[in-house]
Amino acid sequence: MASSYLLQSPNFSNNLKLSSRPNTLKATPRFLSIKAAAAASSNTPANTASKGNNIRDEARRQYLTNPPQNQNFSAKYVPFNTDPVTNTESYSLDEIVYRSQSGGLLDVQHDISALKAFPGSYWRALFDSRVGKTTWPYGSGVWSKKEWVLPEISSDDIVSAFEGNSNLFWAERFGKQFLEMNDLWVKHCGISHTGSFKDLGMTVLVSQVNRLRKMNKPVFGVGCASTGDTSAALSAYCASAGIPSIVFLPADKISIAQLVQPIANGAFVLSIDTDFDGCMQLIREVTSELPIYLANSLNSLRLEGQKTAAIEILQQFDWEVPDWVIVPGGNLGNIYAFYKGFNMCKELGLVDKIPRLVCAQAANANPLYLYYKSGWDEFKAVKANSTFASAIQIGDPVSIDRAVYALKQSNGIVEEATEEELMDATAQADSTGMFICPHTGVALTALMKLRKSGVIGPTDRTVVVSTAHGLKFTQSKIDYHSKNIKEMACRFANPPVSVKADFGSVMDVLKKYLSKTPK
Ligand SMILES: Cc1ncc(COP(=O)(O)O)c(C=O)c1O
Ligand SMILES: N[C@@H](CCOP(=O)(O)O)C(=O)O
Repeated sequence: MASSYLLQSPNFSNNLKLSSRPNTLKATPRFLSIKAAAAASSNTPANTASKGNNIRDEARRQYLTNPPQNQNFSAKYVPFNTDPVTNTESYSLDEIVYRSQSGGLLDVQHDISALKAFPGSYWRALFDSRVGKTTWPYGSGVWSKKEWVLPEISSDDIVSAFEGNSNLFWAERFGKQFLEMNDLWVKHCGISHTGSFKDLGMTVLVSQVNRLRKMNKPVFGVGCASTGDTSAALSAYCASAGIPSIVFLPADKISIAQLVQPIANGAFVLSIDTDFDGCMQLIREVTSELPIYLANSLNSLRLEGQKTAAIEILQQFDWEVPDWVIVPGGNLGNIYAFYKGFNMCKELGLVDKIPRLVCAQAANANPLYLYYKSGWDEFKAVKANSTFASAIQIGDPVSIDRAVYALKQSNGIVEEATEEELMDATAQADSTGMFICPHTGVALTALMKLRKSGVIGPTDRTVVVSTAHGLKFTQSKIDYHSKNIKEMACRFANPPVSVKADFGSVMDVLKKYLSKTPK
């Protein structure tokens, strides 16, 4: 899939405008500005500038002159989903470790009892107080939850583009027109620094690498295998910190817009004649031999950043819990990250329940769906076939165990989308003013199926997670709208009309258009 289109400018908009929406909705999403006791918020750009400093210097001085009280928060790696009584294995986050002794996944475990010393109302007010500011590092949607992410890192070591705080879009017209729903939302995680949700995890991982390098740990650079978005985020955050990045890409399987991102950001790019699963295998072998730190979501640090999107959704709904959250799944770290974010909010008293999660896969790359349909009987990796949702063309997801756990704990569901279904859903969403990526089309297809079967009701508050910007995937849209896809009807195509350059021809075309188009 080739395209000459480039990514649009970063957009860190929040949803303040939506606060004037009709009150037929269950709650009005908004970001509050309550002053929280522990919020350090005096270094606004105006007074920072007047002191002749930058925001990082100011944060450092604030910390030294007014260190936070009673904040003995900490986190460590533990084996994923094992009994802490019988298995006491754990590692400092300053160690370079991706797997447990038994070869299983790791998880970042926070000292929940220290966090519980503060009531849910404290955390809600603290997080709300930090939204929309430029206070370093809390202006980031990820680092505004620093105590729950990497509590021990110095703000000085953080590498951030003030990611997060992404728009929660009320999909009013799409919901009404295609689904008879009035409370449908799209969380635009792709409207971000490098155009995907990967920024949320990468700021955390690269910040920790920055700290490790300052501690003289053996980290020459950071590497990943990628279907295009992880590599874009990794290379941007590394470039911003002056850290070498190395990316393994499956040759000819990612969009041009995604390919150009690490190239432009100065990464060492290897285009490898295999698929993503092949690249993943190679980067795992390479990072166990060379001083290259692994940046894929096998590394549980990433998920600490990605989980903040779940917290942000609750915050945007003024801490009301939606009924459903639908996430497209590939390597399957993100569905667990959403579960973890929601569950922490419940455990720490910010909310009293969690939403039901739906993971949506492309039918051409659907190992989780097949596993779910077998009644979680036996997991079998698949050979992933080509899909327009190219960033989830993954047959052997590293986080399969995390995904199953998240779905079981949230009474979750797995759905799949054929190529035609996902492209139609993408075009339908775009026709209502969005400009989504095909992976979001996969998630919307899952929603359509669950609405049709009545599992999701017309008034259920539902959030579809949009994972990347549509501008990264323009070639698929061009193919669709020019009806240039084999064996696809492209029912919602809207091709341009070629007209001769004379008044009569233009008038004829317009009259025909006006007579056919409903007002
Ligand atoms: C745009 C996009 N959507 C969805 C996903 C799936 O996320 P995960 O691999 O965490 O399941 C990815 C990456 O895999 C992606 O790049
Ligand atoms: N879609 C991903 C695939 C790798 O996922 P990760 O979360 O494990 O890094 C990409 O963009 O590379």
